[in-house]
Amino acid sequence: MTTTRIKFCGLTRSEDVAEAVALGVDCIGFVFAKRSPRHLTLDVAQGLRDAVPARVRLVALMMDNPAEEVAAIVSALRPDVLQFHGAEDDAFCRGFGLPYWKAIAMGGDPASALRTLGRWPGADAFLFDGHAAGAQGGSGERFDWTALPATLDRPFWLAGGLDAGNVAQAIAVARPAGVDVSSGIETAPGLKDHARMRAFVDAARGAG
Ligand SMILES: O=C(O)c1ccccc1N[C@@H]1O[C@H](COP(=O)(O)O)[C@@H](O)[C@H]1O
Repeated sequence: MTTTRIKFCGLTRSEDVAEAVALGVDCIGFVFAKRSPRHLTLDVAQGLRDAVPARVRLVALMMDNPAEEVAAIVSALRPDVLQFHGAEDDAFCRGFGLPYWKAIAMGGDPASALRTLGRWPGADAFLFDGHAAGAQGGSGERFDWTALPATLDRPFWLAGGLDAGNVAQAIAVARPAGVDVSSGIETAPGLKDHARMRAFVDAARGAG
């Protein structure tokens, strides 16, 4: 059985990073999207970064950030992966010497969203999220998981409205390489709830 990887995104507090690490999640995401309530300054992110061990991949989430800002974050924070949620093209995403994941907004018209995947030949993986194109992620919106293709030439992450109550079904339907959650493990944007974090990990691990 393949184990589905788990990413917790939008962490803003050291106690939440410590709990995510203790739970053994595979990836932790820091948000640098300017308009997000989970947005971190580089100073705060650097403080949190020290608590992330090498076995946990640190993902830096961008949304149309200028190239010089992405470069400064890469240089100071040393993330393992960049995750792009805006209108960034393949050349931009490749430009920082790191693997990248491209987020695809599946909330409006999933079929036309899937037709765009060829625009990012350099992406290591795709991240299918539940919001509509042009809208901000981290909004807890689900999409129709059955709209995803049975096979894809790259791994993909499933995101958007996941929580402990639906993640097992999501894994069973979509068979993603990993699941990514933010609001489903929170009490308020950026404030993670440790019981919800544990319940999510238990449910995802129980599913495979
Ligand atoms: O988390 C945010 O605030 C955010 C802002 C801008 C783009 C993406 C964002 N989050 C990503 O969206 C997924 C799904 O979130 P949710 O579980 O539906 O709340 C999240 O895992 C982040 O990768």
